[in-house]
Amino acid sequence: MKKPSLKASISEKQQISQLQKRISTECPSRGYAPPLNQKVSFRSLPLSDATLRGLEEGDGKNNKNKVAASSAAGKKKNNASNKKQFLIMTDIQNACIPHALKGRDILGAARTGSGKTLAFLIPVLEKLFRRQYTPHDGPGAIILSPTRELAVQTFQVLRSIGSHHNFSAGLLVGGKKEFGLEQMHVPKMNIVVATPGRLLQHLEQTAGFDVGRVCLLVLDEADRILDMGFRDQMVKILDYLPPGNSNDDDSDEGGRQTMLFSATQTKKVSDLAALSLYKPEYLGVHDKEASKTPKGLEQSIMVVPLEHKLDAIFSFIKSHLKSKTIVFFSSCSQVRHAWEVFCTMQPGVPLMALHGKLKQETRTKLYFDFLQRPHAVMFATDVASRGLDFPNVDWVVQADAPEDVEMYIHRVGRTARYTSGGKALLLLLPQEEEGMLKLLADAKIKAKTCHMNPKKAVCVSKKAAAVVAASPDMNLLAKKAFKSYLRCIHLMPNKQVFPGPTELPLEEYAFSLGLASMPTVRFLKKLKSREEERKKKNVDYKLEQLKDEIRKERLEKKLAKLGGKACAQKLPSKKKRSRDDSDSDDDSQEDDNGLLVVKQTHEWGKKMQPLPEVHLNEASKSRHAKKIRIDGSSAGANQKIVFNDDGNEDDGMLHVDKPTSTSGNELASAKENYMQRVKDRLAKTKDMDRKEEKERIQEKHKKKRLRDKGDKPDDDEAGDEMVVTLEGASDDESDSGSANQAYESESDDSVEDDDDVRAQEELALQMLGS
Ligand SMILES: Nc1ncnc2c1ncn2[C@@H]1O[C@H](COP(=O)(O)OP(=O)(O)OP(=O)(O)O)[C@@H](O)[C@H]1O
Repeated sequence: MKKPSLKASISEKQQISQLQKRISTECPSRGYAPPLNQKVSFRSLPLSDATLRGLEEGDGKNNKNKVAASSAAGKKKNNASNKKQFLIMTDIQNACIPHALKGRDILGAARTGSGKTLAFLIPVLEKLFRRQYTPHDGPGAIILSPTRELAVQTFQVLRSIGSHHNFSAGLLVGGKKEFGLEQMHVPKMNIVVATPGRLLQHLEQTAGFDVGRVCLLVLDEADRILDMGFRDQMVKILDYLPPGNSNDDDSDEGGRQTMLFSATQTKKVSDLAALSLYKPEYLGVHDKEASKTPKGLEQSIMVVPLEHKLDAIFSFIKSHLKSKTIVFFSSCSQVRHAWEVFCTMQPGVPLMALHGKLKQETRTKLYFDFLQRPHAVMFATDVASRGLDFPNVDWVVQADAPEDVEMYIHRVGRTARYTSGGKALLLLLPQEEEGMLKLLADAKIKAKTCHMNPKKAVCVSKKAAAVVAASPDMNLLAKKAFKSYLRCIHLMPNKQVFPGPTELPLEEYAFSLGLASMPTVRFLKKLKSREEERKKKNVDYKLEQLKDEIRKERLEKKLAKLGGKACAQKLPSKKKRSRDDSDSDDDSQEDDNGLLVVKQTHEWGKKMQPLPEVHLNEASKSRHAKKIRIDGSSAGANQKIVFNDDGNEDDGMLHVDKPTSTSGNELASAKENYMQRVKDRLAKTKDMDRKEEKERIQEKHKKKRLRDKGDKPDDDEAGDEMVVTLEGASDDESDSGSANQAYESESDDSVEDDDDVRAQEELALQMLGS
């Protein structure tokens, strides 16, 4: 680390005061977002000479020393990439850097491959330069990345463009053995590029690692860092850091500036509350664009049954030997299994496998190896889905469907970066097709559906079976791949899209992986028995209900035979209740296999076809007709239709049944009276019918809600138990591809105080609103 001469530091001071003046006069006012495609030069910004020189010399300079192995062709490519200069700003850089130089908190969002890394690295360098940080000042800026590979890459870019500055910078990622060595250097690092787990480890264990002077915190892939997997770590990290920004100016008293970047930026107040952002500038440069994915990206979807997935992937590889391809799977075991099996088939292109269970050195070596190669296929979990800037990737194949749209966007974003083009293929199970297409359509992601050319399709299951049979290790791996895939699909949060594991052709899938029989999956057994229990419970419940109804009906019939008003009054309400109950069941149990429910649903559905008004009257009529039959009275239909059946005071009926005079006139007038009363009653009952129908529907919905609530604990329990079971199995099986697993796990001892969170959210809301 060279020490600046006195002359140099004088000119540096002059430069700093000039830059500060320029920043205060030239930087835009709050809320300004420049138009897109402006082609503004970095030189037009108030940036230090050192940064400008770094940008003009370009990226890739330091990569050269780091590459462990490279082919001749790879070397050629690397040299070409060394010449890449940064002269003109991309849209996100043009929008963010001026606000960031002014010291404002930033929420930056732009498509994958649009240059977000420089949008935060340049302000980091500039801030520390203007504040004249030296290694003696310790950490001044912290940049957090969700994966080790992304942290490595960011560190490389920082080294390139910051090579003319005097700061020290360090990379802290998990999985490396030299923690002790890191501890010696950490206190002197001005810029720390880290994964959250490793940073926290140092904050907790490294004496002298004082972050009290950190004036800038950057969260790259912020939505990922703020999601559940990292939340506890982030809460603890933030406890160590100085408080957030509280000032409009970039002054020393301004507190910690915070910048968040992602292609799928979070705007959730609850996510942002803990960060204490101060009036953050939201700069979503592509928000108004039609597509959330890069312009040069061609997207396709192919529906493939689970048992033919490996065939489809191998066929794809065989017909794209001159391409650079990334194939995403859900879990490490699947990645390893596909890689091992396909390697034995020698497709004619280098195959690689990148996942969280590899040693960090191997991961880094693989990363750089793939970076260099002109043609290769890399099987990867989602450790490679975010942020990685592999040049010239032609294809991204998603062998397993992504968990959500965000994951889709990040995965396909590994190709078509900056101004280049690329292609993406998503394989969907027939069971996933409808839900996933809807999800993508809702997100305005356009992908064309395609089919495999049968002439090019290759079947690999026999070869896979031979490989698996030949080695106990491979057999174990195939079993793990099978189990981990089922676990992943079971844990997918969006049940509208992903089928339950029991809905899949499991035996066929096991064979396709090369297994002779389907492995036993503990959680699957539990799942099946749980499903059966639930079905049985439902059937038992329905049977009980039915028995109840029959008992009641018998009783009512007995009472009806006895005749009498009390009986007549009871019957309608009971009958009505029975009807209501079945209606309610119809409504809420569309998927239920219970015999009665299905039948009733069908009839009820038919009845609901006519217009509402007609239906209401018809329902009322049919109810009355039933009542007549049950009552068994010989009086005319009109007399019995309405009046008793609704449980109202039945004076009309009583009057007719007990005439006071038998003379003709009296009879005529009694008849007229009676008719009038009937008319009045009809009018009244119509209203009452409506009211009653309304109440009935309300009651029905209430019951449904109660039943749903009643079901929930079951579901939750199921989820919990699954988690417990899985955790229990984690020793030998847990290999989800989640980026989370790239880090040391943290003890889960931070209990969120609801009131605190609420207060913070309110505060954040106020700040965002002000
Ligand atoms: N101003 C620029 N001029 C030329 N190339 C640039 C410029 N800015 C960035 N690039 C190049 O664009 C590519 C993508 O940049 P970067 O990795 O920063 O994208 P990103 O937006 O962070 O992507 P992701 O969302 O996937 O993380 C890189 O190869 C980078 O070198």
